[in-house]
Amino acid sequence: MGQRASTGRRSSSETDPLSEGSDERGQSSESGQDNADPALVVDGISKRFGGDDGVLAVDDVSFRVDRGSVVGLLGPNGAGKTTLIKSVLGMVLPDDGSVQVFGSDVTDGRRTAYADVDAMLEGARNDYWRLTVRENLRYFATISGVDPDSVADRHERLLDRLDLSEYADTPVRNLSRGMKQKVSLASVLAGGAELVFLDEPTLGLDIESSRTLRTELKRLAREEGLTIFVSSHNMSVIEDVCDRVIVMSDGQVVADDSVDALLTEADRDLVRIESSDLDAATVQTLRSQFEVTETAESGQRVRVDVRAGGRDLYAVMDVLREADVRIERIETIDPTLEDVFVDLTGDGSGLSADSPEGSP
Ligand SMILES: Nc1ncnc2c1ncn2[C@@H]1O[C@H](COP(=O)(O)OP(=O)(O)OP(=O)(O)O)[C@@H](O)[C@H]1O
Repeated sequence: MGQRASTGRRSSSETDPLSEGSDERGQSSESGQDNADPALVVDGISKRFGGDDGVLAVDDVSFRVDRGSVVGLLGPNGAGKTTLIKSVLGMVLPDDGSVQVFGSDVTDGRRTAYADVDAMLEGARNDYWRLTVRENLRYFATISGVDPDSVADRHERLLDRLDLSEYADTPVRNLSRGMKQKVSLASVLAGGAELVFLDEPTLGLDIESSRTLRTELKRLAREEGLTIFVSSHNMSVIEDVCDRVIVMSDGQVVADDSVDALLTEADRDLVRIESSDLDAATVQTLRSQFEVTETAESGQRVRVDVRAGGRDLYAVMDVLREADVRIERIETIDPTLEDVFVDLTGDGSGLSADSPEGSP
């Protein structure tokens, strides 16, 4: 990736997703949109690189994205995320399948279908570093077909919400990497797109900037109906921002559900027990009867994580009682989105759960 995909045109009188209290979203537009149409329908997309013996990067992928929703795309390295997004954006020609954006099939006319779509692919590389922050916003509004003077107020609000006002007249090249990332997002939103694709939107941001950006993304979706499709290796971003998560592995969708549903389904009855009385023999007895996923020692205390739900938990207690183990602490361990991801894909390469912002 590395390009900024601005695929359409828009007149300044069309829906403005950043206007205060806008309630126009979803109305029929000159592009023939109907507010009953989902923002995006992907049906049976496949893409193979390198001929018949090549790589099937995307394998019969289908999903839909409702207007105003925030959908996350997760997957290990090489799962096909980039190829899928590029196929949806018309930057890669899929071998099979169809893509509809706000009801328009992209093969019927790219200009119409992508009129209200924009994308931030690899963040900061999109911006014009010699231009100031404000000039970038004006430039990207212009290439989206919007008179920048007509949206100047909106640009000011956007700069304000992303804590960029102070730097509005600073050339982008003088800004930190994190600030550049925020300018990229502001540029993507400057033309008033209604569906945006964001690849690693918080990459390079410090914790506070990441929080500002996440808050703004959620606000844009909730209050202004912006539809957001976000790909990130950062689990906490996905968990925080997204209503729904699509997980890809080996070119296929292996899960498509809300974060809560994925976590509930993944509940693995994991129990953590801590005691100073736990000796190697007792741990071995537990291992012989149950799945012990982890053991650790801290001073005198030994900790074991045992998979034991329902009746199994009573059986674990019986083992401990017979060994005269006095339990000092016991708790259930809820799965994290990272656990779900690894369970689904068998691969941890596509995540950076608790890493600082900026680590891919
Ligand atoms: N232009 C190309 N030519 C040949 N193979 C490609 C091309 N683009 C991607 N691939 C292959 O397609 C598969 C999917 O790659 P893709 O970049 O879509 O995955 P990804 O999920 O975005 O990975 P990452 O998280 O590492 O960016 C990989 O095996 C990759 O090597």
